Amino acid sequence: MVKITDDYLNNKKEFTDAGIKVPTYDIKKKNGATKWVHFGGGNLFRAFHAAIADRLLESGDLDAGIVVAETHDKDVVTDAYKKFNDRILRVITHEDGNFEKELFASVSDALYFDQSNPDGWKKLFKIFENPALQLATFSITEKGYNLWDSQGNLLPAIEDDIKNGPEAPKNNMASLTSLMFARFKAGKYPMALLSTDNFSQNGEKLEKSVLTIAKGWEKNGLVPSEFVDYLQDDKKVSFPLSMIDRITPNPSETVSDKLKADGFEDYQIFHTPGHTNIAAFTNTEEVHYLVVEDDFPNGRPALDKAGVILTNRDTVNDADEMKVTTCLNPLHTALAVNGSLLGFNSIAKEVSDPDMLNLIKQIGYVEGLPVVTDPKVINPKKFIDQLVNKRLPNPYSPDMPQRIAADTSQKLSVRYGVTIQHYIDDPKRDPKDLHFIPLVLATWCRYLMAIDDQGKPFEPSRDPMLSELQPKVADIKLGEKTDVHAHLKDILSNKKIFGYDLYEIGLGDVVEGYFASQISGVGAVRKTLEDTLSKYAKQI
Ligand SMILES: NC(=O)c1ccc[n+]([C@@H]2O[C@H](COP(=O)([O-])OP(=O)(O)OC[C@H]3O[C@@H](n4cnc5c(N)ncnc54)[C@H](O)[C@@H]3O)[C@@H](O)[C@H]2O)c1
Ligand SMILES: O=P(O)(O)OC[C@@H](O)[C@@H](O)[C@H](O)[C@H](O)CO
Repeated sequence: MVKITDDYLNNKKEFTDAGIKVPTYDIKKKNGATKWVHFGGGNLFRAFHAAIADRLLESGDLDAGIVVAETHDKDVVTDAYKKFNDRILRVITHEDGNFEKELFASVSDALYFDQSNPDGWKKLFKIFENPALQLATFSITEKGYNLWDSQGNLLPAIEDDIKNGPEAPKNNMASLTSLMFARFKAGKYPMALLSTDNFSQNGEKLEKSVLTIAKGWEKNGLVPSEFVDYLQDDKKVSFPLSMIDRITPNPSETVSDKLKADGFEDYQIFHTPGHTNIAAFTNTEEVHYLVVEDDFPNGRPALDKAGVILTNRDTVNDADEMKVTTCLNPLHTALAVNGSLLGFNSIAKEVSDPDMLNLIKQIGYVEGLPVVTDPKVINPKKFIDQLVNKRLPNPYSPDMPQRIAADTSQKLSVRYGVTIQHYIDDPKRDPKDLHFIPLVLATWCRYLMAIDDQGKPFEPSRDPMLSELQPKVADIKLGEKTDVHAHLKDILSNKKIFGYDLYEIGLGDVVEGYFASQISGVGAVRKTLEDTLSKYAKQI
Protein backbone atom coordinates (compact mmCIF):
# COMPACT_ATOMS: atom_id res chain seq x y z
CA MET A 1 0.00 0.00 0.00
CA VAL A 2 1.31 3.47 -0.84
CA LYS A 3 0.94 6.32 1.65
CA ILE A 4 0.46 9.92 0.58
CA THR A 5 3.51 10.89 2.66
CA ASP A 6 5.81 8.42 0.88
CA ASP A 7 8.76 9.77 -1.11
CA TYR A 8 7.21 10.36 -4.53
CA LEU A 9 10.45 11.57 -6.07
CA ASN A 10 12.59 8.56 -5.20
CA ASN A 11 9.86 5.93 -5.04
CA LYS A 12 7.71 7.07 -7.91
CA LYS A 13 6.90 3.46 -8.89
CA GLU A 14 5.00 2.87 -5.64
CA PHE A 15 2.63 5.64 -6.74
CA THR A 16 2.41 4.75 -10.40
CA ASP A 17 1.65 1.14 -9.46
CA ALA A 18 -1.40 2.51 -7.65
CA GLY A 19 -2.29 4.55 -10.75
CA ILE A 20 -1.21 7.87 -9.21
CA LYS A 21 0.61 10.54 -11.21
CA VAL A 22 3.18 12.41 -9.11
CA PRO A 23 4.88 15.82 -9.34
CA THR A 24 8.45 16.16 -10.58
CA TYR A 25 9.22 19.07 -8.24
CA ASP A 26 10.29 19.00 -4.62
CA ILE A 27 8.19 21.60 -2.81
CA LYS A 28 10.95 22.05 -0.20
CA LYS A 29 13.26 23.27 -2.94
CA LYS A 30 10.65 25.74 -4.22
CA ASN A 31 11.68 28.18 -1.56
CA GLY A 32 10.97 31.58 -3.01
CA ALA A 33 8.94 34.01 -0.89
CA THR A 34 5.24 33.20 -0.67
CA LYS A 35 3.26 34.81 -3.49
CA TRP A 36 -0.10 33.17 -2.84
CA VAL A 37 -2.14 32.61 0.32
CA HIS A 38 -5.48 30.79 0.24
CA PHE A 39 -8.17 31.17 2.90
CA GLY A 40 -10.46 28.14 3.37
CA GLY A 41 -8.59 24.94 2.49
CA GLY A 42 -11.74 22.90 1.79
CA ASN A 43 -12.46 20.53 -1.06
CA LEU A 44 -12.82 23.07 -3.85
CA PHE A 45 -9.40 24.54 -3.10
CA ARG A 46 -7.85 21.08 -2.96
CA ALA A 47 -9.34 20.08 -6.31
CA PHE A 48 -8.91 23.32 -8.24
CA HIS A 49 -6.60 26.04 -6.87
CA ALA A 50 -4.02 23.50 -5.72
CA ALA A 51 -4.02 22.03 -9.25
CA ILE A 52 -3.35 25.43 -10.80
CA ALA A 53 -0.39 25.98 -8.48
CA ASP A 54 0.84 22.47 -9.22
CA ARG A 55 0.93 23.18 -12.96
CA LEU A 56 2.84 26.43 -12.39
CA LEU A 57 5.34 24.78 -10.07
CA GLU A 58 5.89 22.11 -12.72
CA SER A 59 6.40 24.68 -15.48
CA GLY A 60 8.72 26.80 -13.35
CA ASP A 61 6.29 29.73 -13.37
CA LEU A 62 5.93 29.64 -9.59
CA ASP A 63 8.85 29.36 -7.18
CA ALA A 64 6.89 28.81 -3.95
CA GLY A 65 3.82 26.85 -2.93
CA ILE A 66 0.51 28.19 -1.63
CA VAL A 67 0.12 28.82 2.09
CA VAL A 68 -3.33 27.70 3.26
CA ALA A 69 -4.96 29.67 6.08
CA GLU A 70 -7.99 28.21 7.85
CA THR A 71 -9.96 30.69 9.91
CA HIS A 72 -12.95 28.49 10.64
CA ASP A 73 -12.15 24.84 11.17
CA LYS A 74 -8.84 24.02 12.84
CA ASP A 75 -9.34 20.28 12.30
CA VAL A 76 -9.07 20.81 8.55
CA VAL A 77 -5.44 21.83 9.15
CA THR A 78 -4.60 18.82 11.28
CA ASP A 79 -6.75 16.17 9.57
CA ALA A 80 -6.32 17.12 5.93
CA TYR A 81 -2.99 18.92 5.75
CA LYS A 82 -0.46 18.36 8.52
CA LYS A 83 -1.16 14.64 8.81
CA PHE A 84 -0.37 14.29 5.10
CA ASN A 85 2.62 16.65 4.80
CA ASP A 86 0.24 19.16 3.16
CA ARG A 87 -0.16 16.89 0.13
CA ILE A 88 -3.38 16.28 -1.74
CA LEU A 89 -4.55 13.34 -3.84
CA ARG A 90 -7.01 14.60 -6.42
CA VAL A 91 -9.34 12.13 -8.11
CA ILE A 92 -11.22 13.14 -11.26
CA THR A 93 -14.26 10.89 -11.61
CA HIS A 94 -14.70 10.69 -15.39
CA GLU A 95 -18.07 9.67 -16.75
CA ASP A 96 -16.63 6.51 -18.37
CA GLY A 97 -15.67 5.23 -14.90
CA ASN A 98 -12.00 6.15 -15.13
CA PHE A 99 -10.77 7.61 -11.82
CA GLU A 100 -7.81 9.82 -12.74
CA LYS A 101 -5.50 10.15 -9.73
CA GLU A 102 -2.85 12.79 -9.23
CA LEU A 103 -0.75 13.87 -6.29
CA PHE A 104 -0.23 17.59 -5.63
CA ALA A 105 2.55 18.96 -3.44
CA SER A 106 1.69 22.56 -4.23
CA VAL A 107 0.79 23.57 -0.66
CA SER A 108 3.92 24.69 1.15
CA ASP A 109 2.24 25.17 4.53
CA ALA A 110 -1.18 25.13 6.16
CA LEU A 111 -2.05 26.93 9.37
CA TYR A 112 -4.96 27.72 11.61
CA PHE A 113 -5.21 31.50 11.53
CA ASP A 114 -6.72 32.41 14.86
CA GLN A 115 -5.39 34.21 17.93
CA SER A 116 -5.68 30.96 19.88
CA ASN A 117 -2.86 29.63 17.68
CA PRO A 118 0.02 32.12 18.12
CA ASP A 119 2.35 30.23 15.74
CA GLY A 120 -0.04 30.35 12.81
CA TRP A 121 -1.05 33.89 13.70
CA LYS A 122 2.54 35.19 13.62
CA LYS A 123 3.47 33.24 10.49
CA LEU A 124 0.67 34.75 8.44
CA PHE A 125 1.45 38.28 9.62
CA LYS A 126 5.06 37.78 8.47
CA ILE A 127 3.82 36.68 5.04
CA PHE A 128 1.53 39.70 4.74
CA GLU A 129 4.37 42.03 5.76
CA ASN A 130 6.49 40.70 2.89
CA PRO A 131 6.36 42.75 -0.35
CA ALA A 132 6.52 39.53 -2.42
CA LEU A 133 2.94 38.50 -1.63
CA GLN A 134 0.78 38.96 -4.72
CA LEU A 135 -2.60 37.49 -3.97
CA ALA A 136 -4.87 35.93 -1.41
CA THR A 137 -7.69 33.74 -2.71
CA PHE A 138 -10.78 32.71 -0.74
CA SER A 139 -13.22 29.77 -0.78
CA ILE A 140 -14.86 30.21 2.60
CA THR A 141 -18.57 29.81 1.66
CA GLU A 142 -21.06 32.68 1.33
CA LYS A 143 -21.48 33.05 5.07
CA GLY A 144 -17.73 33.50 5.58
CA TYR A 145 -18.01 37.09 4.30
CA ASN A 146 -21.11 38.10 6.19
CA LEU A 147 -20.99 40.76 8.89
CA TRP A 148 -24.73 41.45 9.24
CA ASP A 149 -27.82 39.76 10.74
CA SER A 150 -31.07 39.17 8.82
CA GLN A 151 -32.26 42.68 9.76
CA GLY A 152 -29.12 44.28 8.31
CA ASN A 153 -27.51 45.10 11.69
CA LEU A 154 -23.85 44.35 12.36
CA LEU A 155 -23.48 41.08 14.28
CA PRO A 156 -22.46 41.53 17.94
CA ALA A 157 -19.13 39.75 17.33
CA ILE A 158 -18.34 42.24 14.56
CA GLU A 159 -19.32 45.19 16.78
CA ASP A 160 -16.81 43.84 19.30
CA ASP A 161 -14.09 43.49 16.67
CA ILE A 162 -14.72 47.06 15.51
CA LYS A 163 -14.51 48.28 19.10
CA ASN A 164 -11.38 46.29 19.90
CA GLY A 165 -9.31 47.20 16.82
CA PRO A 166 -6.67 45.42 14.74
CA GLU A 167 -4.79 43.98 17.71
CA ALA A 168 -7.37 41.43 18.76
CA PRO A 169 -9.81 40.51 15.99
CA LYS A 170 -11.90 37.35 16.26
CA ASN A 171 -14.04 37.26 13.11
CA ASN A 172 -12.23 36.13 9.94
CA MET A 173 -12.98 39.34 7.97
CA ALA A 174 -11.63 41.43 10.86
CA SER A 175 -8.55 39.19 11.05
CA LEU A 176 -7.99 39.69 7.31
CA THR A 177 -8.33 43.46 7.73
CA SER A 178 -5.77 43.27 10.50
CA LEU A 179 -3.38 41.45 8.14
CA MET A 180 -3.91 44.22 5.58
CA PHE A 181 -3.17 46.81 8.25
CA ALA A 182 0.13 45.06 8.96
CA ARG A 183 0.91 45.13 5.21
CA PHE A 184 0.05 48.82 5.11
CA LYS A 185 2.35 49.55 8.04
CA ALA A 186 5.15 47.44 6.56
CA GLY A 187 5.30 49.57 3.40
CA LYS A 188 1.85 50.03 1.83
CA TYR A 189 2.65 47.06 -0.41
CA PRO A 190 0.15 46.22 -3.13
CA MET A 191 -1.77 42.94 -3.54
CA ALA A 192 -5.05 41.41 -4.74
CA LEU A 193 -7.77 39.90 -2.54
CA LEU A 194 -9.58 37.45 -4.81
CA SER A 195 -12.81 35.82 -3.72
CA THR A 196 -13.53 32.53 -5.50
CA ASP A 197 -16.83 31.86 -3.81
CA ASN A 198 -20.08 31.29 -5.60
CA PHE A 199 -21.99 34.49 -5.64
CA SER A 200 -22.45 37.51 -7.87
CA GLN A 201 -19.92 40.32 -7.54
CA ASN A 202 -17.99 38.25 -5.02
CA GLY A 203 -15.07 40.72 -5.03
CA GLU A 204 -17.42 43.57 -4.15
CA LYS A 205 -18.78 41.69 -1.19
CA LEU A 206 -15.27 40.96 0.08
CA GLU A 207 -14.35 44.62 -0.38
CA LYS A 208 -17.47 45.78 1.45
CA SER A 209 -16.71 43.55 4.44
CA VAL A 210 -13.06 44.59 4.67
CA LEU A 211 -13.93 48.29 4.28
CA THR A 212 -16.70 48.11 6.86
CA ILE A 213 -14.21 46.87 9.45
CA ALA A 214 -11.46 49.30 8.39
CA LYS A 215 -13.81 52.31 8.46
CA GLY A 216 -15.13 51.22 11.85
CA TRP A 217 -11.58 51.15 13.17
CA GLU A 218 -10.85 54.52 11.61
CA LYS A 219 -13.98 56.01 13.21
CA ASN A 220 -12.86 54.69 16.59
CA GLY A 221 -9.42 56.24 16.11
CA LEU A 222 -7.75 52.83 15.95
CA VAL A 223 -6.22 53.15 12.47
CA PRO A 224 -5.23 56.25 10.42
CA SER A 225 -7.44 57.38 7.53
CA GLU A 226 -4.52 56.58 5.19
CA PHE A 227 -5.19 52.90 5.85
CA VAL A 228 -8.72 53.24 4.45
CA ASP A 229 -7.28 55.21 1.50
CA TYR A 230 -4.77 52.41 0.89
CA LEU A 231 -7.54 49.78 0.78
CA GLN A 232 -9.50 51.97 -1.65
CA ASP A 233 -6.55 52.78 -3.91
CA ASP A 234 -6.91 50.54 -7.03
CA LYS A 235 -3.17 50.63 -7.56
CA LYS A 236 -2.56 49.22 -4.09
CA VAL A 237 -5.34 46.81 -3.20
CA SER A 238 -7.71 45.17 -5.67
CA PHE A 239 -10.76 42.98 -5.12
CA PRO A 240 -11.11 41.26 -8.50
CA LEU A 241 -14.34 39.50 -9.46
CA SER A 242 -14.26 35.84 -10.37
CA MET A 243 -16.44 33.05 -11.68
CA ILE A 244 -15.44 29.58 -10.54
CA ASP A 245 -16.99 26.34 -11.66
CA ARG A 246 -16.06 22.78 -10.83
CA ILE A 247 -18.58 20.46 -9.19
CA THR A 248 -16.59 19.15 -6.25
CA PRO A 249 -18.64 16.85 -4.05
CA ASN A 250 -17.60 15.96 -0.53
CA PRO A 251 -15.14 13.03 -0.42
CA SER A 252 -17.19 9.94 -1.16
CA GLU A 253 -17.21 6.39 0.17
CA THR A 254 -17.21 4.99 -3.39
CA VAL A 255 -14.01 6.83 -4.23
CA SER A 256 -12.51 5.92 -0.87
CA ASP A 257 -13.26 2.21 -1.50
CA LYS A 258 -11.74 2.39 -4.95
CA LEU A 259 -8.57 4.03 -3.60
CA LYS A 260 -8.26 1.32 -0.98
CA ALA A 261 -8.67 -1.37 -3.65
CA ASP A 262 -6.01 0.38 -5.77
CA GLY A 263 -3.50 0.18 -2.89
CA PHE A 264 -3.70 3.71 -1.47
CA GLU A 265 -3.45 3.66 2.31
CA ASP A 266 -4.89 7.09 3.20
CA TYR A 267 -8.40 6.42 1.96
CA GLN A 268 -10.27 7.39 5.19
CA ILE A 269 -12.81 10.24 5.29
CA PHE A 270 -13.00 12.64 8.25
CA HIS A 271 -16.07 14.49 9.41
CA THR A 272 -14.69 17.30 11.55
CA PRO A 273 -16.62 18.61 14.57
CA GLY A 274 -16.82 21.89 12.60
CA HIS A 275 -18.79 20.00 9.91
CA THR A 276 -16.23 19.87 7.13
CA ASN A 277 -16.06 16.55 5.28
CA ILE A 278 -12.50 16.03 4.25
CA ALA A 279 -9.89 13.37 3.42
CA ALA A 280 -6.35 13.02 2.07
CA PHE A 281 -8.13 12.84 -1.27
CA THR A 282 -10.64 15.07 -2.97
CA ASN A 283 -13.01 13.99 -5.74
CA THR A 284 -14.05 16.30 -8.53
CA GLU A 285 -15.21 16.42 -12.13
CA GLU A 286 -13.23 16.94 -15.30
CA VAL A 287 -15.03 20.08 -16.54
CA HIS A 288 -13.88 23.31 -14.92
CA TYR A 289 -13.92 27.04 -15.52
CA LEU A 290 -12.19 29.86 -13.68
CA VAL A 291 -12.72 33.35 -15.07
CA VAL A 292 -10.89 36.12 -13.22
CA GLU A 293 -10.75 39.90 -13.58
CA ASP A 294 -7.15 40.66 -14.50
CA ASP A 295 -6.43 43.21 -11.81
CA PHE A 296 -3.38 42.33 -9.74
CA PRO A 297 -1.57 45.45 -8.45
CA ASN A 298 1.49 43.44 -7.36
CA GLY A 299 1.58 41.17 -10.43
CA ARG A 300 0.36 37.60 -10.40
CA PRO A 301 1.41 34.05 -11.12
CA ALA A 302 0.96 33.05 -14.78
CA LEU A 303 -2.56 31.79 -14.07
CA ASP A 304 -3.39 31.87 -17.78
CA LYS A 305 -0.79 29.15 -18.38
CA ALA A 306 -2.84 26.90 -16.10
CA GLY A 307 -6.13 27.43 -17.94
CA VAL A 308 -7.51 30.42 -16.03
CA ILE A 309 -9.39 32.89 -18.26
CA LEU A 310 -8.17 36.41 -17.40
CA THR A 311 -10.35 39.18 -18.68
CA ASN A 312 -12.05 42.46 -17.85
CA ARG A 313 -14.49 43.10 -15.01
CA ASP A 314 -17.66 43.22 -17.13
CA THR A 315 -16.88 39.93 -18.83
CA VAL A 316 -16.25 38.20 -15.49
CA ASN A 317 -19.47 39.63 -14.15
CA ASP A 318 -21.40 38.33 -17.17
CA ALA A 319 -19.76 34.90 -16.89
CA ASP A 320 -20.58 34.75 -13.21
CA GLU A 321 -24.16 35.86 -13.73
CA MET A 322 -24.49 33.26 -16.45
CA LYS A 323 -23.28 30.46 -14.19
CA VAL A 324 -24.39 31.38 -10.69
CA THR A 325 -27.71 33.08 -11.42
CA THR A 326 -28.96 31.26 -14.51
CA CYS A 327 -27.29 28.27 -16.04
CA LEU A 328 -25.93 26.12 -13.20
CA ASN A 329 -26.53 27.05 -9.59
CA PRO A 330 -30.32 27.67 -9.84
CA LEU A 331 -30.64 24.23 -11.41
CA HIS A 332 -28.51 22.78 -8.62
CA THR A 333 -30.64 24.32 -5.87
CA ALA A 334 -33.81 23.03 -7.57
CA LEU A 335 -32.29 19.53 -7.46
CA ALA A 336 -31.14 20.04 -3.87
CA VAL A 337 -34.51 20.86 -2.29
CA ASN A 338 -36.57 18.55 -4.49
CA GLY A 339 -34.07 15.73 -4.11
CA SER A 340 -34.13 16.01 -0.31
CA LEU A 341 -37.95 15.85 -0.28
CA LEU A 342 -38.27 13.10 -2.86
CA GLY A 343 -35.70 10.76 -1.28
CA PHE A 344 -32.75 11.09 -3.68
CA ASN A 345 -29.18 10.90 -2.40
CA SER A 346 -27.48 11.11 -5.77
CA ILE A 347 -27.63 13.95 -8.27
CA ALA A 348 -26.91 11.58 -11.15
CA LYS A 349 -29.88 9.39 -10.16
CA GLU A 350 -32.06 12.42 -9.62
CA VAL A 351 -31.49 13.75 -13.14
CA SER A 352 -32.37 10.35 -14.57
CA ASP A 353 -35.89 11.08 -13.30
CA PRO A 354 -37.70 12.67 -16.30
CA ASP A 355 -39.65 15.14 -14.12
CA MET A 356 -36.53 16.38 -12.39
CA LEU A 357 -34.64 16.68 -15.65
CA ASN A 358 -37.54 18.55 -17.21
CA LEU A 359 -37.79 20.88 -14.20
CA ILE A 360 -34.16 21.97 -14.43
CA LYS A 361 -34.39 22.34 -18.21
CA GLN A 362 -37.39 24.64 -17.82
CA ILE A 363 -35.52 26.74 -15.25
CA GLY A 364 -32.35 26.86 -17.36
CA TYR A 365 -33.40 27.00 -21.00
CA VAL A 366 -36.89 28.53 -20.73
CA GLU A 367 -36.87 30.90 -17.75
CA GLY A 368 -33.18 31.83 -17.41
CA LEU A 369 -31.49 31.68 -20.80
CA PRO A 370 -33.60 34.34 -22.59
CA VAL A 371 -32.57 37.01 -20.07
CA VAL A 372 -28.90 36.13 -19.67
CA THR A 373 -26.15 38.35 -21.08
CA ASP A 374 -23.76 36.32 -23.23
CA PRO A 375 -20.31 36.65 -21.62
CA LYS A 376 -18.75 35.61 -24.98
CA VAL A 377 -15.90 33.72 -23.26
CA ILE A 378 -18.36 30.84 -22.59
CA ASN A 379 -21.52 30.19 -24.62
CA PRO A 380 -24.50 30.02 -22.21
CA LYS A 381 -26.57 27.56 -24.27
CA LYS A 382 -23.61 25.21 -24.74
CA PHE A 383 -22.87 25.57 -21.03
CA ILE A 384 -26.36 24.33 -20.06
CA ASP A 385 -26.16 21.58 -22.72
CA GLN A 386 -22.89 20.37 -21.21
CA LEU A 387 -24.34 20.55 -17.70
CA VAL A 388 -27.53 18.61 -18.35
CA ASN A 389 -26.08 16.11 -20.84
CA LYS A 390 -22.62 15.42 -19.43
CA ARG A 391 -21.94 16.81 -15.98
CA LEU A 392 -25.02 16.18 -13.88
CA PRO A 393 -25.74 12.68 -15.27
CA ASN A 394 -22.15 11.48 -14.64
CA PRO A 395 -22.84 8.26 -12.67
CA TYR A 396 -19.37 8.40 -11.14
CA SER A 397 -19.78 11.89 -9.69
CA PRO A 398 -20.74 11.27 -6.07
CA ASP A 399 -22.63 14.53 -5.68
CA MET A 400 -25.69 14.66 -3.44
CA PRO A 401 -28.71 16.99 -3.15
CA GLN A 402 -27.90 17.22 0.57
CA ARG A 403 -24.50 18.85 -0.06
CA ILE A 404 -25.99 21.45 -2.37
CA ALA A 405 -28.90 22.13 0.03
CA ALA A 406 -26.51 23.47 2.71
CA ASP A 407 -27.03 27.19 3.42
CA THR A 408 -29.86 27.53 0.87
CA SER A 409 -31.23 30.59 2.72
CA GLN A 410 -27.97 32.36 1.88
CA LYS A 411 -28.13 31.52 -1.81
CA LEU A 412 -31.70 32.12 -3.01
CA SER A 413 -31.38 35.84 -3.70
CA VAL A 414 -28.37 35.23 -5.93
CA ARG A 415 -29.51 32.01 -7.57
CA TYR A 416 -33.00 33.27 -8.52
CA GLY A 417 -33.14 36.98 -7.65
CA VAL A 418 -31.09 38.19 -10.62
CA THR A 419 -33.33 36.39 -13.13
CA ILE A 420 -36.43 37.73 -11.37
CA GLN A 421 -34.92 41.23 -11.61
CA HIS A 422 -34.56 40.86 -15.38
CA TYR A 423 -38.28 40.01 -15.58
CA ILE A 424 -39.04 43.14 -13.52
CA ASP A 425 -36.78 45.40 -15.62
CA ASP A 426 -37.88 44.23 -19.07
CA PRO A 427 -41.14 45.97 -20.11
CA LYS A 428 -41.97 42.95 -22.30
CA ARG A 429 -41.75 40.55 -19.35
CA ASP A 430 -43.39 40.11 -15.97
CA PRO A 431 -42.24 38.05 -12.95
CA LYS A 432 -45.63 36.37 -13.22
CA ASP A 433 -44.42 34.77 -16.48
CA LEU A 434 -42.22 32.61 -14.26
CA HIS A 435 -43.62 29.27 -13.10
CA PHE A 436 -40.76 26.98 -12.21
CA ILE A 437 -38.65 29.43 -10.19
CA PRO A 438 -41.63 30.20 -7.87
CA LEU A 439 -42.25 26.45 -7.66
CA VAL A 440 -38.69 25.94 -6.39
CA LEU A 441 -39.11 28.75 -3.85
CA ALA A 442 -42.27 27.02 -2.60
CA THR A 443 -40.40 23.71 -2.52
CA TRP A 444 -37.75 25.29 -0.31
CA CYS A 445 -40.49 26.45 2.13
CA ARG A 446 -41.86 22.90 2.02
CA TYR A 447 -38.30 21.63 2.66
CA LEU A 448 -38.11 23.76 5.81
CA MET A 449 -40.85 21.54 7.32
CA ALA A 450 -38.24 18.71 7.40
CA ILE A 451 -40.92 16.18 6.47
CA ASP A 452 -40.33 14.42 3.16
CA ASP A 453 -42.92 13.75 0.47
CA GLN A 454 -43.66 10.38 2.05
CA GLY A 455 -44.51 12.14 5.32
CA LYS A 456 -41.31 10.97 7.05
CA PRO A 457 -38.96 13.32 8.97
CA PHE A 458 -35.56 14.06 7.44
CA GLU A 459 -32.63 16.11 8.66
CA PRO A 460 -32.21 19.29 6.61
CA SER A 461 -28.67 20.28 5.63
CA ARG A 462 -26.97 22.87 7.79
CA ASP A 463 -28.12 26.46 7.28
CA PRO A 464 -27.58 29.50 9.53
CA MET A 465 -31.28 30.50 9.25
CA LEU A 466 -32.90 27.14 10.03
CA SER A 467 -33.52 27.97 13.69
CA GLU A 468 -35.25 31.22 12.70
CA LEU A 469 -37.30 29.81 9.82
CA GLN A 470 -38.28 26.27 10.77
CA PRO A 471 -40.55 27.30 13.68
CA LYS A 472 -42.69 29.26 11.20
CA VAL A 473 -43.76 26.06 9.40
CA ALA A 474 -43.30 23.55 12.22
CA ASP A 475 -46.99 23.06 13.07
CA ILE A 476 -48.17 22.41 9.51
CA LYS A 477 -49.51 18.87 9.01
CA LEU A 478 -49.75 17.29 5.57
CA GLY A 479 -53.35 17.03 4.43
CA GLU A 480 -54.78 19.34 7.13
CA LYS A 481 -56.43 22.68 6.50
CA THR A 482 -53.80 25.43 6.98
CA ASP A 483 -53.68 29.21 6.69
CA VAL A 484 -50.73 29.24 4.30
CA HIS A 485 -50.40 33.04 4.19
CA ALA A 486 -50.18 33.28 7.98
CA HIS A 487 -47.38 30.72 7.96
CA LEU A 488 -45.35 31.98 5.00
CA LYS A 489 -45.80 35.76 5.04
CA ASP A 490 -42.71 36.51 7.15
CA ILE A 491 -40.53 34.25 5.05
CA LEU A 492 -41.74 35.36 1.62
CA SER A 493 -41.52 39.05 2.49
CA ASN A 494 -37.94 38.77 3.81
CA LYS A 495 -35.78 40.78 1.40
CA LYS A 496 -32.61 39.38 2.91
CA ILE A 497 -33.60 35.91 1.72
CA PHE A 498 -35.00 36.54 -1.76
CA GLY A 499 -33.68 40.00 -2.55
CA TYR A 500 -37.35 41.13 -2.65
CA ASP A 501 -40.55 41.11 -0.75
CA LEU A 502 -42.09 38.49 -3.02
CA TYR A 503 -45.58 39.92 -2.45
CA GLU A 504 -44.47 43.31 -3.78
CA ILE A 505 -43.41 41.78 -7.10
CA GLY A 506 -46.50 39.61 -7.49
CA LEU A 507 -44.87 36.28 -6.69
CA GLY A 508 -45.88 35.85 -3.02
CA ASP A 509 -49.34 34.52 -3.86
CA VAL A 510 -47.95 32.27 -6.60
CA VAL A 511 -45.49 30.69 -4.16
CA GLU A 512 -48.23 30.30 -1.56
CA GLY A 513 -50.41 28.54 -4.15
CA TYR A 514 -47.71 25.99 -4.96
CA PHE A 515 -46.98 25.48 -1.29
CA ALA A 516 -50.68 24.89 -0.49
CA SER A 517 -50.72 22.21 -3.16
CA GLN A 518 -47.47 20.64 -1.84
CA ILE A 519 -48.84 20.22 1.71
CA SER A 520 -52.15 18.76 0.58
CA GLY A 521 -51.02 15.24 1.46
CA VAL A 522 -48.40 12.54 1.09
CA GLY A 523 -46.99 12.54 -2.46
CA ALA A 524 -48.18 16.11 -3.10
CA VAL A 525 -44.70 17.51 -3.82
CA ARG A 526 -44.32 15.09 -6.71
CA LYS A 527 -47.92 15.66 -7.84
CA THR A 528 -47.49 19.46 -7.81
CA LEU A 529 -44.34 19.10 -9.88
CA GLU A 530 -46.09 16.85 -12.41
CA ASP A 531 -49.10 19.17 -12.63
CA THR A 532 -46.95 22.26 -13.07
CA LEU A 533 -44.87 20.59 -15.76
CA SER A 534 -47.93 19.42 -17.65
CA LYS A 535 -49.51 22.87 -17.44
CA TYR A 536 -46.55 25.12 -18.23
CA ALA A 537 -43.53 23.15 -19.52
CA LYS A 538 -42.32 24.18 -22.96
CA GLN A 539 -40.97 21.70 -25.47
CA ILE A 540 -37.14 21.80 -25.50
N1 LIG B 1 -17.66 22.42 -4.07
C1 LIG B 1 -18.02 22.98 -5.22
O1 LIG B 1 -18.57 22.31 -6.12
C2 LIG B 1 -17.78 24.44 -5.47
C3 LIG B 1 -17.66 24.89 -6.78
C4 LIG B 1 -17.54 26.27 -7.03
C5 LIG B 1 -17.48 27.14 -5.97
N2 LIG B 1 -17.55 26.68 -4.69
C6 LIG B 1 -17.43 27.67 -3.59
O2 LIG B 1 -16.49 27.23 -2.64
C7 LIG B 1 -17.07 27.22 -1.35
C8 LIG B 1 -16.44 26.11 -0.54
O3 LIG B 1 -16.72 24.87 -1.14
P1 LIG B 1 -15.93 23.57 -0.69
O4 LIG B 1 -16.35 22.48 -1.59
O5 LIG B 1 -14.49 23.84 -0.55
O6 LIG B 1 -16.58 23.33 0.76
P2 LIG B 1 -15.94 22.54 1.99
O7 LIG B 1 -17.05 22.27 2.91
O8 LIG B 1 -15.09 21.43 1.54
O9 LIG B 1 -14.97 23.63 2.64
C9 LIG B 1 -15.48 24.82 3.14
C10 LIG B 1 -14.33 25.70 3.58
O10 LIG B 1 -14.86 26.94 4.03
C11 LIG B 1 -14.48 27.16 5.39
N3 LIG B 1 -15.60 27.84 6.05
C12 LIG B 1 -16.85 27.35 6.28
N4 LIG B 1 -17.59 28.27 6.93
C13 LIG B 1 -16.79 29.34 7.13
C14 LIG B 1 -16.98 30.59 7.78
N5 LIG B 1 -18.14 30.92 8.34
N6 LIG B 1 -15.93 31.45 7.81
C15 LIG B 1 -14.75 31.13 7.23
N7 LIG B 1 -14.51 29.96 6.62
C16 LIG B 1 -15.52 29.07 6.56
C17 LIG B 1 -14.21 25.78 5.94
O11 LIG B 1 -13.40 25.82 7.06
C18 LIG B 1 -13.56 25.11 4.74
O12 LIG B 1 -12.22 25.47 4.60
C19 LIG B 1 -18.56 27.09 -1.59
O13 LIG B 1 -19.34 27.61 -0.57
C20 LIG B 1 -18.74 27.87 -2.88
O14 LIG B 1 -18.92 29.24 -2.60
C21 LIG B 1 -17.68 25.34 -4.41
O1 LIG C 1 -20.87 25.49 -2.98
P1 LIG C 1 -22.19 26.13 -2.60
O2 LIG C 1 -22.63 25.68 -1.25
O3 LIG C 1 -22.24 27.59 -2.83
O4 LIG C 1 -23.25 25.52 -3.62
C1 LIG C 1 -23.42 24.14 -3.80
C2 LIG C 1 -23.24 23.80 -5.27
O5 LIG C 1 -24.30 24.35 -6.04
C3 LIG C 1 -21.92 24.32 -5.82
O6 LIG C 1 -20.87 23.95 -4.98
C4 LIG C 1 -21.63 23.79 -7.23
O7 LIG C 1 -21.21 22.46 -7.16
C5 LIG C 1 -20.61 24.63 -7.91
O8 LIG C 1 -21.05 25.97 -8.00
C6 LIG C 1 -20.24 24.11 -9.26
O9 LIG C 1 -19.28 24.94 -9.82
